[in-house]
Amino acid sequence: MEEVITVKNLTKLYQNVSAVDHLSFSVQRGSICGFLGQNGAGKSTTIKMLLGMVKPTEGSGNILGYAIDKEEDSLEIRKRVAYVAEDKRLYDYMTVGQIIRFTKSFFPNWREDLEKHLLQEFRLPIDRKISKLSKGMRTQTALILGVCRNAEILILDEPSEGLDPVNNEKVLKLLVTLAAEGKTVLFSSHQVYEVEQVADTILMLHRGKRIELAPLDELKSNYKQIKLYFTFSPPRALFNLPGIKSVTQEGNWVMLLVKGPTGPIIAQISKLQPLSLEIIDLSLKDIFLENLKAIEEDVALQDLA
Ligand SMILES: Nc1ncnc2c1ncn2[C@@H]1O[C@H](COP(=O)(O)OP(=O)(O)OP(=O)(O)O)[C@@H](O)[C@H]1O
Repeated sequence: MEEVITVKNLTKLYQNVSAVDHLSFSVQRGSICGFLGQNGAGKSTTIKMLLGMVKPTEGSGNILGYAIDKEEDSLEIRKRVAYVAEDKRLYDYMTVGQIIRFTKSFFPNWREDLEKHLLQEFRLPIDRKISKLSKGMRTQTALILGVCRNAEILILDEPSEGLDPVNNEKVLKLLVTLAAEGKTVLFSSHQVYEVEQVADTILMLHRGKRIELAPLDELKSNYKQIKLYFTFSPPRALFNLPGIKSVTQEGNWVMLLVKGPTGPIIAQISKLQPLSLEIIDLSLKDIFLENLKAIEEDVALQDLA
């Protein structure tokens, strides 16, 4: 598989704020990579560094072989990568039709078929000024402008922002169709459920640091929750076992977040003779939230030490 985006130790410091902290990852051609992270995790800063809009403090990266921190390469990257920004900035004084005509004049490979299809799908008012569009309509217009360029790579910062569930579904389908055509998609989103629906690879960020990068299937088979019930309230220290990322206890109930094989953990725990033991599959949302909880618990423990 060909890696079309590669990033090594990418770091951005804004004065004393560490926005992105030694981040390394790669994205394969044709994949849909879902970029997850809480507000302020560093997703947009990472994306802006990829596109040469923000200069990295440290580290390197390349897109289709072009270095992200070289100005001349950056121009090539912007030709080959379609970017839909978080703020969906558009020329407010133009109408939808005008901005489409204006944008397409710069791109010889413009997808007329896709433009027609998306205008029909979104039912956008072609003669309405951008300044008079709703938030969702702005997002739809920005997506049309990005997607119809027919770029090899699409980088979308919250592409479903402001969209209703019906239109959101249309955008998700669009991403899948584009990936099937060989395009590569990197998109950030706070809608974990929608990321789970379409992404094949997940990149999770927390306070600028990578906490996960894995195919979705692998991630889901790697994380399990073990729910236990005891006849007594077991001391938490009994669960300090390798592979257990977090422990939640409510009286005699214990919930463990496990990363990796559950077998060795179950063998150990069985010695404590739990009255019931259940292994539960987790959704991507659970995996994301539980990871964040485990990190916060670690930080709290370190602060106590
Ligand atoms: N130009 C800037 N100057 C100073 N700090 C900045 C600047 N841009 C971003 N930051 C800080 O860097 C951190 C990461 O911000 P970033 O916008 O990359 O996060 P994000 O994951 O995209 O968040 P959100 O999901 O809320 O859009 C935040 O603490 C933010 O305040």
